[in-house]
Amino acid sequence: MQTETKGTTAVTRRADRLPQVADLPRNPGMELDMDWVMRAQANRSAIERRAATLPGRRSVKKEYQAAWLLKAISLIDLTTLAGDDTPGRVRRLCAKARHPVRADLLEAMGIERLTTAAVCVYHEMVPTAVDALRGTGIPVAAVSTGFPAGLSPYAQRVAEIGESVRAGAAEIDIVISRRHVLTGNWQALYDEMREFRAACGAAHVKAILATGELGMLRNVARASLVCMMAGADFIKTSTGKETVNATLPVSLVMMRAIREYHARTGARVGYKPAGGISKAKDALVYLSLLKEELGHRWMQPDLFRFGASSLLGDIERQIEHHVTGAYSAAYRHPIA
Ligand SMILES: O=C[C@H](O)COP(=O)(O)O
Repeated sequence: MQTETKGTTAVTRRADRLPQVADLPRNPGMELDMDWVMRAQANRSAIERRAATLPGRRSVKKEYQAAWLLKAISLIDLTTLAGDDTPGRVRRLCAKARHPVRADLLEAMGIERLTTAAVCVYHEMVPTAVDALRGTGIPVAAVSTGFPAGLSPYAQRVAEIGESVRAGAAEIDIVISRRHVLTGNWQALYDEMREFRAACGAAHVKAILATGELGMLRNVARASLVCMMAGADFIKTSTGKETVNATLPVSLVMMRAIREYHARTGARVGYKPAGGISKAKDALVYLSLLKEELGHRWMQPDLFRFGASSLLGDIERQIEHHVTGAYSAAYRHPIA
């Protein structure tokens, strides 16, 4: 007998019709507004106090958690970014992106189709991923511009974007030059981002700020604004290679910058926390924060992604627990 875990229909049954990045109108950007940039502040203690309220409270009712976890899967950029990546590993990753949850679990929850939002790889692995995902509608994202440090020759960084787009990447995750932020050279950051965006052509561009290397939350707020002004379609916390990657305080600052940018320009920019997010319960906390700060519209793959290499495994374990374990009885939804 087929059953449904509470809330799954509304959240994920339409997974194949969820808005994708390709549907998102490009962020046109704007002139660099230095007054706006310099006004951006972030009160660390207030931000940290607010962020600290999240993990302690139950952000999602237990009966809806399975649905939220399925939602989280539909928002993952399933990632492998390791020096020992091989075509075989990338093909296995793509197979997982196509079928992220065991068929019997999906069936038990009444879900027809579920995939991750995208697969994220290094340039060399783009053709393999494109081939493995052909016909699925799952886009390939390539990390670019001398990932992760962003310190290779400038012309080479720009050229790398074009190479990845030609190889079939529909999304490009660029890394910014941290030194432009650390030296307050906002014009240089704006110009760099503008050129990276132009090199992406029709591909959507995510700007990785590497927030763990930016020193102050105020720098995170300012760098977020400058990248959005220069046309970033997404802003992303980290490469996953910094000592400190995605955190809740940084996420709060970046989400509020996105909200402010939307209020002022009407353009919706996406948000991608990345690096070190590996537990299902962390994913729920991030989604709650997203809903509270940016609202339901942002809880779709065209405006939110988790950059994660190992989150999916834990989510799958939790879903299995929900479907086959004690919780299913609590829903009074017998599992056949
Ligand atoms: O962009 C994605 C990150 O590199 C993934 O980081 P992670 O391996 O810590 O999940």
